[in-house]
Amino acid sequence: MLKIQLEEASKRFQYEWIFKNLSLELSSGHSLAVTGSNGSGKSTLLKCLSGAIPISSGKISYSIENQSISETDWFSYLSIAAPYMEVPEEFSLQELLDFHFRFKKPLDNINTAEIIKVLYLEEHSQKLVGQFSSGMKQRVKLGLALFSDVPLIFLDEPTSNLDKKGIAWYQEMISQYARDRVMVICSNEPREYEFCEQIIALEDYK
Ligand SMILES: Nc1ncnc2c1ncn2[C@@H]1O[C@H](COP(=O)(O)OP(=O)(O)OP(=O)(O)O)[C@@H](O)[C@H]1O
Repeated sequence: MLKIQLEEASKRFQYEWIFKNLSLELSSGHSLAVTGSNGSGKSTLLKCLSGAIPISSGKISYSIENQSISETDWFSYLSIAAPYMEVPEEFSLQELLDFHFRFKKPLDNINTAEIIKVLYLEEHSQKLVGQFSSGMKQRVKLGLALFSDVPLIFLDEPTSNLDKKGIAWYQEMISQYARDRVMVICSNEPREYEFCEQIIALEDYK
């Protein structure tokens, strides 16, 4: 079981505190929603949690079966879908999936043809990702994250650019693929995080 612990974690940029004294624990099968207005620090917290940027004080630790995981290895336990993360646009969808899953193992029993079908992009598998619509790209990002065989998934604004059908698809994906994992959702849209048991508002940590 994966466990992530935050002990009085705080982050500031120059003199601006983004969050202060945030303590919480996450473990497999439990999900966290991080809410807050624009600029409140949701994406910054997600970057700190993933080890992409350091916190200013306090502690974040990962452990699996009570064995501590070095911060330099955190990346191998997680996947992220976020608006600020680009997908390589010069690949076709098929090439992108083949490339991605050379580095991150796909979930058991699923191959790229099946993933393309679940993403409802069968007609577009040979098209360059750079020519995809924003909603198609968003489904690809979510698919890359959710179909990677990792115990920790970070989703930042997961239904941005998705239409009604895409939103229903996201909710179905969550019901099938979030179980047994740690999910962290940064969002202000209840439809994106209503399955989460823990909800924090970043405004409470200023
Ligand atoms: N590298 C940086 N250097 C200085 N300030 C930064 C940096 N990155 C983010 N900030 C500041 O941190 C604050 C939080 O930004 P962040 O992107 O985390 O907010 P957010 O809650 O994700 O916003 P949104 O809902 O608009 O996506 C903002 O004031 C932003 O300007």
